Amino acid sequence: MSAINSTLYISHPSQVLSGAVTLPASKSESNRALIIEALSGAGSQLDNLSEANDTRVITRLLSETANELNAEDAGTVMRFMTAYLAVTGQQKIITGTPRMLQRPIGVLVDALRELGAQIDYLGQEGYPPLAFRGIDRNREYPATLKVRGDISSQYISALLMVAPLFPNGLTLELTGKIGSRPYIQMTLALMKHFGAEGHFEGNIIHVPPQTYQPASYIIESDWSGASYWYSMVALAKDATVELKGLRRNSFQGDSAIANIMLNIGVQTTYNANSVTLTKTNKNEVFAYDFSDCPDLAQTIAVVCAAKGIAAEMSGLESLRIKETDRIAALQQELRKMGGDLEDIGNGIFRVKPITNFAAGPVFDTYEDHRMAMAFAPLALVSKIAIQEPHVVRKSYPRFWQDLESMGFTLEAAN
Ligand SMILES: O=C(O)C1=C[C@@H](OP(=O)(O)O)[C@@H](O)[C@H](O)C1
Ligand SMILES: C=C(OP(=O)(O)O)C(=O)O
Repeated sequence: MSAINSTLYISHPSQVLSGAVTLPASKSESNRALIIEALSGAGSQLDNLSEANDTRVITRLLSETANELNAEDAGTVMRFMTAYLAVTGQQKIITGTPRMLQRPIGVLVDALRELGAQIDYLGQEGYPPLAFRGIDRNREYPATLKVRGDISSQYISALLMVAPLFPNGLTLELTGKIGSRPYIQMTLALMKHFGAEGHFEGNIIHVPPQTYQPASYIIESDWSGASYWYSMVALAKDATVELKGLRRNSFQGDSAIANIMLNIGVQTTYNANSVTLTKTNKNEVFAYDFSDCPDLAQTIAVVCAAKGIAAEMSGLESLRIKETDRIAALQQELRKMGGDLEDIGNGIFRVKPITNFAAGPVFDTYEDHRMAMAFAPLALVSKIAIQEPHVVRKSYPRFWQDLESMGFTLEAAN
């Protein structure tokens, strides 16, 4: 199986899962390690870099000689490269897919301009594509830079990684609600690993001037990718699945999936360098704030609908500006099976449980890897189809092969 622009029909004859999966490495960790390595100017030993397209793209762009760089649909690449190009004083253009040109970047550009970078918008103000025209290194910059924390943490991570290079370092004051906080902490943890320490207290982050030191680092497997396996275990008749390369003390906020899934009927056992998932009892209701782990929201919405759990989900504000408007996409696709994500006000959504599965649903994926992977586990409940299955390449290119190895039947049709 593998055809671009196809429909993938998926079923699982026994509905029993047993075996081990080697997950892809985290693209978030990989892309930070690669930017820090490039800023350090010295070769670090990075092991288990992700095969995700987002990591392939940043690897390519960091050594690209052409004037125009294409970040494709990778948010981290667009945001991290923007800070990198600005601070290294390069004269380049960065662009992306049509969707990327709708994902805001003004908060980051404003901050970099205050730091002396000359950046022009080539299209709509506040959005890519961007043109970099160098940096005024002698410019005095504010002792404290105010940065909104409620749109994307990637702006903050991007600024933090370049912060040690400034003569006085950087102090960021985060304003508004801080979303995706564990990703900021991951950035600081990796910076520290490579010899540059920052301090995060309340809403203030201070990074003194420092020099990155080369170091070796083994990228952890991707907990966001693990979440789909948790869903599959929750929906299977019986299951024992080992996920390799995951750590109990992870830098990834999406490791919260282990606790969340206790509500949905999945038990996690931590081994030396893997976790084993087995089935346990589920709760009938639960509520969770996804502000720290927005990438898990689709996984949870779909599995709860399928398991008849009326979960209350909050902290989903950032979902509308990701690879697609994920709220609208979830509502549209859940309705195909008699489910829904109901807006009950104040940013809270309730999953409407599915009572009778509509037969043979065909799910659209909106150029969003997480739509494909969040709905795929439903193949354990009924035969389903996923449109444009190649979207998984953004973070988990071997996803469909891994499903096949776990007994799923996949048939591609054009
Ligand atoms: O820094 C990162 O690696 C990421 C941060 C999050 O984005 P936001 O900060 O925009 O929520 C997350 O959704 C994305 O997949 C990866
Ligand atoms: C939102 C995501 O990625 P990014 O913002 O880096 O494109 C994601 O992987 O779910």
